[in-house]
Amino acid sequence: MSPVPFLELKQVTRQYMNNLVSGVREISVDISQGQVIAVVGESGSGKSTLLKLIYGLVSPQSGQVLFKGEVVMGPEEKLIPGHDRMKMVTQDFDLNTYAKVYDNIASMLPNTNLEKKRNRSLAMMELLHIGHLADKRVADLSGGERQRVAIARAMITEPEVLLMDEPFSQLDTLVKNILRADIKRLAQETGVTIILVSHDPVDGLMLAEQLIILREGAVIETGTPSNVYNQPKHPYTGELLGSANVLSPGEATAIGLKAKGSQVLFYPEWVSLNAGWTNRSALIEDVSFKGAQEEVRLLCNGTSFRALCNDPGKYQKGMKVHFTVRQVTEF
Ligand SMILES: Nc1ncnc2c1ncn2[C@@H]1O[C@H](COP(=O)(O)OP(=O)(O)OP(=O)(O)O)[C@@H](O)[C@H]1O
Repeated sequence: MSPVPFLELKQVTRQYMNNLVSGVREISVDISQGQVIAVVGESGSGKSTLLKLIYGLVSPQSGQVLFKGEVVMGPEEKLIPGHDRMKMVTQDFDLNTYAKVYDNIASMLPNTNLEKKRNRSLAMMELLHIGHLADKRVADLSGGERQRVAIARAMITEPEVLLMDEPFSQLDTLVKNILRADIKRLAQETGVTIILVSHDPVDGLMLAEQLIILREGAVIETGTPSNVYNQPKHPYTGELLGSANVLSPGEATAIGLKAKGSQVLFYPEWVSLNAGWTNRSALIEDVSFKGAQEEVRLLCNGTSFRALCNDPGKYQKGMKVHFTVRQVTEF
């Protein structure tokens, strides 16, 4: 007999109106224990709905969500909606803003053993680097600090699954990078399964062991970040994750690529400029500075595409360059 999957969605549909692009439809995915899973998709693709279905805040109209083989109960079947072995951190954090950080976290534990309650609360604050904020009121914290308090408050009850809705949406890049690393460490140190949703694909690529790509309420693909990125099964995935060039067969042929399928995809970093012998040349239409790299927009026989260049300053608008495309994916 095969083992029972940790978390399983079987053909789950939840639509809010008789409108095909609201909610999610026929979602089937398996989630393994102890992993970080990122659900990535544009605004309105159904990410929050998917989290709510897993947690039991909304019920599927058809299909099933199974946690360790048992159906997750919906809000109609539970006095306090939400699965007992899961916790969800939403974008509004759900904190008592006038209480101290320590009290927000410790209040989640019973008073049966006060010493244990104190020790566990302090340890959890240390794990999330907020020990020094224990006596501050939540109202006086920054967005990043509040996010950490919300995670600590959820984690103190030792859930098996931590669901996070856009955990980085209100943070600047520096704070975001530190919190990303901390979330990864949290999963490794505690063994909790983390499912987070983000509209920023970089979060998923950097953090997750499994990516789930949602589009218009449907899962279009899932897999490890490197597999999904390097061998996308859908052109949309390449556009979402890496601003891929997606060309029609005619456009591909115009720049010297062989096209057998109906679409040809290649990432800007798969294009090499002036490297090795090639008879293909293109006109540089524009150059955008990106820090360590520059994005170069090229035009060849009427087809426009983008390349990444690792030597900022080397190319200027109006120059002609030779190019090669190292790799393509066809659909
Ligand atoms: N309670 C609701 N009633 C009606 N429509 C809803 C409801 N909740 C979500 N929707 C619709 O379902 C679709 C998916 O919404 P959802 O919030 O799950 O997407 P999302 O990917 O999380 O979006 P965002 O990134 O903007 O938060 C949207 O078109 C949304 O308007």
